[in-house]
Amino acid sequence: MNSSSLPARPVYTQVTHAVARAADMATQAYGQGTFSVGGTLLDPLGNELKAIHNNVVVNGLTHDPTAHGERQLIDWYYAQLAQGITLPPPAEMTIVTSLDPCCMCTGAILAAGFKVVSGAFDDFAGINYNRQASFPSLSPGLRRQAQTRYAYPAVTGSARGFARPATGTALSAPFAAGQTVDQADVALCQALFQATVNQVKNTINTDLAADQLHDPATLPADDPLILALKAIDPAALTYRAPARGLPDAGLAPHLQAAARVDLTQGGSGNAVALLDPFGNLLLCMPGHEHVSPLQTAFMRLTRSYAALREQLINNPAIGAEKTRRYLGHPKHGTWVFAKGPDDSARSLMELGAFGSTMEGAVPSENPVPLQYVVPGMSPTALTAWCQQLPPFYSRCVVVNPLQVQSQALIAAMTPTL
Ligand SMILES: O=c1cc[nH]c(=O)[nH]1
Repeated sequence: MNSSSLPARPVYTQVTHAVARAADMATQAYGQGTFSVGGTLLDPLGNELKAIHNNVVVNGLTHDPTAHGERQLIDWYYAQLAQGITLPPPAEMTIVTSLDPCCMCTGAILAAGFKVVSGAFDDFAGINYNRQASFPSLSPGLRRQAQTRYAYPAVTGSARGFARPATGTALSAPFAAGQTVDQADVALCQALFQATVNQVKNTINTDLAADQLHDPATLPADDPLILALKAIDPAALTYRAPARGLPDAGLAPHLQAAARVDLTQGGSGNAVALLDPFGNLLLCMPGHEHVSPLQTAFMRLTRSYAALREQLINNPAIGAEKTRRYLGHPKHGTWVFAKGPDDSARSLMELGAFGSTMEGAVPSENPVPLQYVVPGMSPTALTAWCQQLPPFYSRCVVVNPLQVQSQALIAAMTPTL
């Protein structure tokens, strides 16, 4: 099958129409009560292959903290390839998004190699938060790549605040017929997002504080919550760190086993574990990168844990109260990477996805929620990089991965990575 066999869809050769389409998807997101962001994926002729909106929130619950429009479009693209559908290479595909991509989506876009056209700016979490297309959050290599892939088309109109000159790379195919955006289209993208973002955050901010959580290891082995957890990872609750946020060498066999699987599934041998505030191992996972560069261990783990909580909350035999009490919000937990971030697009995506998963500031009594065993880059350079991320990540969440304290865990993992 090739792209011409897909069902007939609209064709966009004027960028303002494509931005209007992204705004239309953002409007649908608004109706769903999720972050009002949408986008469309176009082939080199402007054929719409897929339009989608943010799906972080479904029925008032966090459904998938990584379900941003752009990330979903890229996963959709790779899912088509996995089904044998032939599509143009990523370098020829354009994502038109209602809002400037966040760090997670930028990492995904650059890892895959798509082109992007942005409607509204996002001064808090957008990769172009300074509006100058200078991308201070990116390493020199990624910055050069973004400067050839990210377009912020000129916006025409008289209203103050929306008209703007073109910045970023010049628009290329498929927008031969119109390269400026009407201010009404950008105004809709921006107003929809800004007017609703805090309301959406408040909707999902209903989790318990850490001191209200109960230890899942005290539940009987045949409790449905435990069975659901172990159905995802049979090793769940078989390891307990000696103290909150302080994993020791007992975690090594779990990370090593997952890292070995990661290698056979297209990854570089990374793995990630999630510990709860009692120190219990909840889940440990490899990536699935032979399907898509987006399916790293961290991306899979954060999505799996969110899906588990949603499924249990919606299960009348378990429900919201019990789920929230025994399987707390991941901001109370500790994420342990076998290998720490390096300066790749995938690492940017994961740091961004961590920020999206936290949904806001991490509680101060959980000072090191993000840890790694073996460094992927110099710890000083990593901290400096994180301080350059857009304000949401550097000042609100304060993304700052640190190496685990246990020398025994480091010694156990280092020879295997
Ligand atoms: O879907 C979304 C939400 C926020 N930021 C994005 O880039 N996409």
